[in-house]
Amino acid sequence: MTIFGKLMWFFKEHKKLYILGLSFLFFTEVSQMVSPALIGHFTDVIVSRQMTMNQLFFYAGSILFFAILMYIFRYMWITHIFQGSALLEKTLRQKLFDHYLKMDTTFYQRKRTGDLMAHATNDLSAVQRVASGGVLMLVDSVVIIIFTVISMIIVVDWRLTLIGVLPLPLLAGGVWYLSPKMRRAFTASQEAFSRLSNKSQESIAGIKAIKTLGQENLDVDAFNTEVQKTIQINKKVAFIDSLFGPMATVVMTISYVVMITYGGSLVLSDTISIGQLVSFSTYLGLLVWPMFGLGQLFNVLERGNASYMRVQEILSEKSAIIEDEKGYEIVTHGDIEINIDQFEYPDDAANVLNDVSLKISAGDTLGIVGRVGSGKTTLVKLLLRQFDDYSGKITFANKDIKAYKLSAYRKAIGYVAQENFLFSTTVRDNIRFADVNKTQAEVEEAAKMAALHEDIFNFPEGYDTQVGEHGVSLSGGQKQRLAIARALIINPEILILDDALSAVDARTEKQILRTLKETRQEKTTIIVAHRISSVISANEIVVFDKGRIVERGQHDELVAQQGWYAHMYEQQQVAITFEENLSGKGDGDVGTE
Ligand SMILES: Nc1ncnc2c1ncn2[C@@H]1O[C@H](COP(=O)(O)OP(=O)(O)OP(=O)(O)O)[C@@H](O)[C@H]1O
Repeated sequence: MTIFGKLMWFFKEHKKLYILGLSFLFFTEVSQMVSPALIGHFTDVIVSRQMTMNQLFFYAGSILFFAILMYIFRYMWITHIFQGSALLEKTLRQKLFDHYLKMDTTFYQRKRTGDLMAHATNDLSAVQRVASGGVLMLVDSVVIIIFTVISMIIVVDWRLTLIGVLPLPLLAGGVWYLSPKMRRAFTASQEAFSRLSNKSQESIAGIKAIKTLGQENLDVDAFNTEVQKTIQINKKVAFIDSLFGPMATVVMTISYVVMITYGGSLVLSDTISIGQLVSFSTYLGLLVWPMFGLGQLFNVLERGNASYMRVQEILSEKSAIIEDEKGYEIVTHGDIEINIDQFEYPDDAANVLNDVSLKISAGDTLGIVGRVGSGKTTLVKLLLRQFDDYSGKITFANKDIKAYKLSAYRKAIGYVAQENFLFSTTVRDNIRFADVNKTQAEVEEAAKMAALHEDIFNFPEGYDTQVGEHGVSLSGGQKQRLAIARALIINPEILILDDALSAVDARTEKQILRTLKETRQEKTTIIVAHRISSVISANEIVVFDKGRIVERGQHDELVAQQGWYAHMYEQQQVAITFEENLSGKGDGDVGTE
């Protein structure tokens, strides 16, 4: 199916706009056809040397009048087409953006950011060009050709017309030959652009690592290699692209040669007048743009088609997380029960979680500890519904978490990771990101709970300080506390801190944990940590090893078990005592409160 066929749903949706546009095109062409005929008559009258002043003004006035009329109609036709293409771009852009937001984590693991950006920029522009320039070139060219050829036959001579337009199929043949080459070159160019975007994106994101490891020169070399490859590929695109224009010129020149020789002989044999030959020449001139148009058209269509296919491919991908449209809208207060028999990541067949059974009563705090890579974060991801494909069941307030509407369920959770993304806006708006209606007092309250208020006070513009990519640099601990404030401000039913205190010092950690205990007595809190001090006062602590719970109980019970937990606790105590002796402070005490 051609790209126009693929976009038919859109043209049908906006048929009024296009019908109106086509009507303007019809009137444009009618007005355009009159002038060459008038010029022909005018020439004949001049040649006969019987021109009166009145006739002169009549011809000049009429030609001017039809030219103005044609410009008005053409303006209306073009604005309608461009309005349509802007609508198409908007529709596709919204669809793609909505789709990106709906997709699950594995989608973003599989796709490169540069590719996703290229779909949203280059590809959408190429499709938009089909609905603007493409439609314009096709309809305009075809209609002009039909109107011009008919006018040539009526006003001049059918034989001259037939011979004059005979070279034109040569153009179609040339375009047919070049188009597949153009498509292949353009696809390669898009891929090269994606690779270049990915390289730039990775270098910018990893600039600190590149600098600290002294790899600037190597990275510049790698970038230059990509640039060179992209230039080579784009040169090929430009080479094929530039063949289209001259080809149209050559074909038109052949038509003019035919017109001069055959048309001249018709004038000499008195079959047509000089005026008619002049009209014919003007009509032939009108065919130059449609020939160029058609030459360019295939090019635009090829690009548009390749881009549309790529966008459709992305849009057709289904998220592994399916929103239950009829799911529960309100998340109530209740216990969490986790019974996972088995879970493995979609792209990795090794089992990550096995036989994980847990019950967290409403208002309790669960601590999760364990070796690196033992499955702690994976369990959190299942709770957050980033993956739905596990055997077993997780319930919240006695309902399967998959039975809630995703948006409602996620609103009930405040999640803070070890590394958190800050948006390029003020501290205030970052804290109230989940609910922009929160007041300054509420923002401050959340910041105080996260032990961040004093830090913000010392920022250059307090809560108005810009953070994120274009703002001040926050320390790792400040970022973590800002993310904690962002989660606390919505007072979530479930708060999950996933190694979210790793960058704050022991005294601040203690302060935050105390506040959480005081303010979240009715709400559930899950703390994943490497530091035992973070989970010490939890109602239950579980120890993960190779995706299984290997120890569970309260702090004292676990210490008494003399297993991995007790061993870690001892080690961390020794480290803290050592640090205290070095600094002469007593902040690091991790004793139970
Ligand atoms: N998206 C993923 N796809 C495939 N495998 C993954 C993915 N995320 C994690 N894993 C693997 O799952 C296992 C458990 O990882 P997980 O992040 O849950 O560990 P963790 O206990 O939270 O570790 P850490 O303490 O380092 O945060 C690891 O072997 C990890 O390599």
